Amino acid sequence: MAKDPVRVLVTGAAGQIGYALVPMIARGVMLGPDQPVILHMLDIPPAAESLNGVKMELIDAAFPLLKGVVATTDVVEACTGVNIAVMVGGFPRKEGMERKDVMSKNVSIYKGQASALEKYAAANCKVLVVANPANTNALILKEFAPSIPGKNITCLTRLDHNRALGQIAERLNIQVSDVKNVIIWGNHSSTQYPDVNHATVKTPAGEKPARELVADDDWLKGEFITTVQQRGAAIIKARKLSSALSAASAACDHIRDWVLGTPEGTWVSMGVYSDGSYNVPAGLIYSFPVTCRDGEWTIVQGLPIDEFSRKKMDATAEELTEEKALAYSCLS
Ligand SMILES: NC(=O)C1=CN([C@@H]2O[C@H](COP(=O)(O)OP(=O)(O)OC[C@H]3O[C@@H](n4cnc5c(N)ncnc54)[C@H](O)[C@@H]3O)[C@@H](O)[C@H]2O)C=CC1
Ligand SMILES: O=C([O-])CC(=O)C(=O)O
Repeated sequence: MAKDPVRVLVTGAAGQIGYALVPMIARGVMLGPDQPVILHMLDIPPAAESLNGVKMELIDAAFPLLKGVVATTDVVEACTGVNIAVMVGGFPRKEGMERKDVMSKNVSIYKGQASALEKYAAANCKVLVVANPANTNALILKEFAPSIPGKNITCLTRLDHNRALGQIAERLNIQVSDVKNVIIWGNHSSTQYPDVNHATVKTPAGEKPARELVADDDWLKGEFITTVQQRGAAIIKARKLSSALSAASAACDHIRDWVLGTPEGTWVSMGVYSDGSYNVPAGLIYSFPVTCRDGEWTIVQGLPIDEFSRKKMDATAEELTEEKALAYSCLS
């Protein structure tokens, strides 16, 4: 029997990530090849004409899974009945800026849209915040939408996770699909901690620790970490625009694994509210290793944390605590 369509909201849909993301959703990349979707696309009035152009192209692409398109500048219409909300709307940083430099413009958007989601989205709507500063926008959304279960509000660090997989694969000259279980801890910012201590690589002789195969601790503790931390800035420098296709792809990975589950033996990184696991201050939206099953994420427990990792995990938590205070000062 055909499945009922799932309503997926993309805010900022006329922007560059939106333009890469909506065709992926309509093709089944996010929710699977047998899951019909209805796309809800929100943008602001100055982008209305462009948003309508995206709608025209979606019609022209004749996607078999796409059962409807709502393109609107009305936040209530956009949020009504949505099962999944991918929050991309906001302003991207430009060369030379840190992601928190767009804080004052973006957090107020998230405060406002929290209420609309709370009132009009489907019960149990899953929310993914992509717009920067992603963790803090998600935190604000969570705090101003108290009736949405905290577990349903997440932010995107899967792009960083995928970047870390990509760097290991490039270094070892192997397929990225043979690398797994890197971790991004903390903030989607330059203080994030990409951790390979538990990552493994599939080899003809079985799974081996990535650290052992790379066999270069200086690189793993130095250039590897800074490359992943700074990758967003490197893309902006090269493209004069921030990452879009990789961000859209990572957003699909995040939702797909959350809804359909992570493969056995594999974890992924998601920005989720901290319950105090790994001594991360409770209540922050912090990136952890998670497994997903039956539409729920669970933080992977019990991983040994060495002193090097501890310091980096604490530093990024501290930045998130500061960002939270800054966000509230922007809102007042
Ligand atoms: N978490 C992550 O891994 C990543 C996050 N980002 C962030 O994603 C966001 C979007 O990036 P791009 O698509 O490149 O930017 P963009 O500027 O191309 O598109 C953003 C869109 O949001 C719209 N918008 C602004 N205010 C809005 C509101 N109140 N409601 C609905 N829409 C609104 C704009 O009109 C624009 O169409 C930025 O904040 C960027 O920094 C980008 C890459 C990766
Ligand atoms: O770096 C930026 O501003 C855009 C972004 O979040 C990323 O590419 O990771």
